[in-house]
Amino acid sequence: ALKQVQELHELLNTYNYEYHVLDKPSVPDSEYDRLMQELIKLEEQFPELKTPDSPTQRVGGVTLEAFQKVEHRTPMLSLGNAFNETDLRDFDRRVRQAVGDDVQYVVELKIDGLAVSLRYENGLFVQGATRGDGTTGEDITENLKTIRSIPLRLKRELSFEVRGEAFMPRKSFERLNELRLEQEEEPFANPRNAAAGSIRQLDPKIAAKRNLDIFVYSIADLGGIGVQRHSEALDLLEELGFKTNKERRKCDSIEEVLTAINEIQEKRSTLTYDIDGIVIKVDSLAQQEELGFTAKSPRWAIAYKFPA
Ligand SMILES: COc1nc2nc(N)nc(N)c2nc1C
Repeated sequence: ALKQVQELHELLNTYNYEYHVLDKPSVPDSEYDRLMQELIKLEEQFPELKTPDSPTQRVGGVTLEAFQKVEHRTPMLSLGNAFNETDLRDFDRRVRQAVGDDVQYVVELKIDGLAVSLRYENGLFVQGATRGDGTTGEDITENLKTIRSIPLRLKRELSFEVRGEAFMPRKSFERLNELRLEQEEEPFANPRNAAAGSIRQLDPKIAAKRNLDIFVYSIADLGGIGVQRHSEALDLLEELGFKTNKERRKCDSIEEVLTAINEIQEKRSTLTYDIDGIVIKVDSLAQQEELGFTAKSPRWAIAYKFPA
């Protein structure tokens, strides 16, 4: 039975990954559901084979009284803002003054959701938290487990913290508000509020119905992992089964950053989720180290905010 359970984990995790991360399912939902039912039956027969990372454990049981507090091992920072080309050129000048002219940037979408932290121990997802005040957040592990694009177990037994933006796709937001209006409930003002309200539900069964998603954007403590560049860390996260945002670009100058920003603004209305800006980061981790942080933000990154 253990062998059957392990094979079912393997299959269900792969099919889940293809559907929710790659958006390219290789089997029909009916096949996925059949295998899930098989695993549920086996776990009922052999309870000792039911593990926290089992695909059957994504939607937790209990409704919480309140959220526990979580101290972030690495503070969750905020980003300095840029509102126009001059601010961006000033950022670039400060960076080059500190680390020299041989600088590459990574340009990423700033998803309009809420920042969360996912902690993994030996490859197992063990705890998830909101940003809170940057030092202390709320334990929303059970709700994050309901987000299908979050792997419950990694392909490698790594222990680290991953940061990302939880969000609600626009279509899900519109569907949810239709439902709420039908039930004479207050509709959410925007997908960001809907995501925040959903991820902080005390009942994971409600969170599970809200079709939340996530894009991960950094590994908090890169210590033991031998990558030299932020772009490599994102590639590693992809290899490990996480969902990263495909719209990222590498730029060799602020001119290329400005071009990338224009291209992204052009396609903004075609995205299936809301963004509220663009994040520009120095790609070299050694240069990030040299630049360091202000009291609350990295000197090696900036958020270009779209006019509201
Ligand atoms: C390095 O710190 C950050 N990086 C980020 N990257 C993206 N793409 N989006 C964010 N919202 C974000 N936020 C922070 C604090």
